[in-house]
Amino acid sequence: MSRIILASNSPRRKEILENLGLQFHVVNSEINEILKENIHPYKLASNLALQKAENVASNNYADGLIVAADTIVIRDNVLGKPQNQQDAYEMLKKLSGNAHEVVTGVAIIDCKRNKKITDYEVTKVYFREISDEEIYKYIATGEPMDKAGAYGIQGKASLFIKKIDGDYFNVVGLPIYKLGKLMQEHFNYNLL
Ligand SMILES: Cc1cn([C@H]2C[C@H](O)[C@@H](COP(=O)(O)OP(=O)(O)OP(=O)(O)O)O2)c(=O)[nH]c1=O
Repeated sequence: MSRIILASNSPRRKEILENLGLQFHVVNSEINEILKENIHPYKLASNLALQKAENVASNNYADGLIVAADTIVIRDNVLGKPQNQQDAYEMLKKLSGNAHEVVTGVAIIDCKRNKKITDYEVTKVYFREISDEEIYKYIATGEPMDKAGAYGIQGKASLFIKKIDGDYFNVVGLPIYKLGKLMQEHFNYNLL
């Protein structure tokens, strides 16, 4: 069986895969994430995931099956990770009282066969209205700073989220249902 390599620095993605009881390696991907505005955001997330997978694949993992992902938030425009606290404030202000989409692009590369697959998953997330006071308090926890859209559904931002429509794990950074399906259909690899 091929070796699974998670091309990611995200502790959340690692944890989601670990929940399956899988054996896998983690290798950091080093790409410069540029959120281009001139391509469709779904395509952008898939492209960024592919860049991460390709970056790790260039290390010559003979029989590696490389998995990478990229998560962005879409509310009018694309929201990545906040650059600073002011940026986080503006993102959370935009999300307050509104619905938005969380898109995670996924890429898988089978190094042996040089086969590459990309896909994405979309989850709709509904925020209640959040007061400025709550936004400042939330930013002060430090939770928003390493997360797309400046929030973590799995953390304190759970207090702001009324409901979601779609895969919860997709919001946290890895659409595990979609990944399992792609692995089975394209690489004959059963994650169970
Ligand atoms: C919306 C949302 C995002 N996130 C996280 C998932 C991703 O880790 C991060 C988006 O940044 P990404 O660039 O997708 O990932 P990353 O830089 O953390 O890790 P790597 O590129 O090495 O794989 O935001 C949450 O943890 N919870 C949430 O609710």
